[in-house]
Amino acid sequence: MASHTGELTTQPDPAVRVEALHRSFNEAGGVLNGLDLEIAPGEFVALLGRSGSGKSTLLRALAGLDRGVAGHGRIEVPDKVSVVFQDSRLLPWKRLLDNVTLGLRAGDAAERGSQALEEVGLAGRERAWPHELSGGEQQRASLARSLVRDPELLLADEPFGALDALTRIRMHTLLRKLCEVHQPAVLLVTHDVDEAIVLADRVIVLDGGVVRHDARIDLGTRRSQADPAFARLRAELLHELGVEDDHDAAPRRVARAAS
Ligand SMILES: Nc1ncnc2c1ncn2[C@@H]1O[C@H](COP(=O)(O)OP(=O)(O)OP(=O)(O)O)[C@@H](O)[C@H]1O
Repeated sequence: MASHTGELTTQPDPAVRVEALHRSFNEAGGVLNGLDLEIAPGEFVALLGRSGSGKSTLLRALAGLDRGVAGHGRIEVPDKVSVVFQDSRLLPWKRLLDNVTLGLRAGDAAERGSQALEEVGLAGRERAWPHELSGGEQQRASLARSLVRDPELLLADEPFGALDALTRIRMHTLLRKLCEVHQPAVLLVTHDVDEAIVLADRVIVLDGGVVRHDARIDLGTRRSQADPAFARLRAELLHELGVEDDHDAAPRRVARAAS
């Protein structure tokens, strides 16, 4: 386990441990204000919060991508961490297989890269250029690039935010399948409450620079938005985010008009 406070420790459990984390970008105040968080190995956690609440700041801190940002606190993450962003960040001058295996030094890198492409439904596209892929295909390639490293922790910052609704649903199915196979701990930043409920084992809400709400999702594997428990959880989370749920307002109006 690597510690971004400078030390290296060996601690198999939990996968992520954050203690009293502070981060600030200016004198005006902190973005993260003493945040504590643990994520178990293989646990899928969705991170919600209002715009500007510090979700990406937390994710970047866990990824070790915030050197130079003022702050203190303790972060422990596994050695193998992969990050997926909203844009695929494929290098346009490299073919798909070279993008997926970039930086992999193993002798069987090409074989593993092809296998990862197959897993995300891009079998046979090894020699394609990134610009030849659709947005959804590029995000699948980006998932293949992270999974080929067999991460113990997958950090995803709105990975499906730029995709159309149908492609998002397909990507949800794919990500769930990949997580079942590879079992990384996952921290998924999303604005989409339904996406959080569909995918995660647990949802946390960031507010005021700390975890303000922490809810386990016990809806089984087949999650339907039609399930009343799904709707209750959605309303609870939207309330935490300061938004009232009018999801079934229209049917209620119809029912009242008919009575
Ligand atoms: N590099 C930076 N320099 C200065 N301020 C920053 C920087 N990165 C983030 N901030 C500020 O920190 C706060 C939290 O930003 P962050 O991107 O973590 O929020 P977020 O919850 O991910 O927001 P969103 O949901 O809108 O993406 C914001 O007020 C933002 O302006």
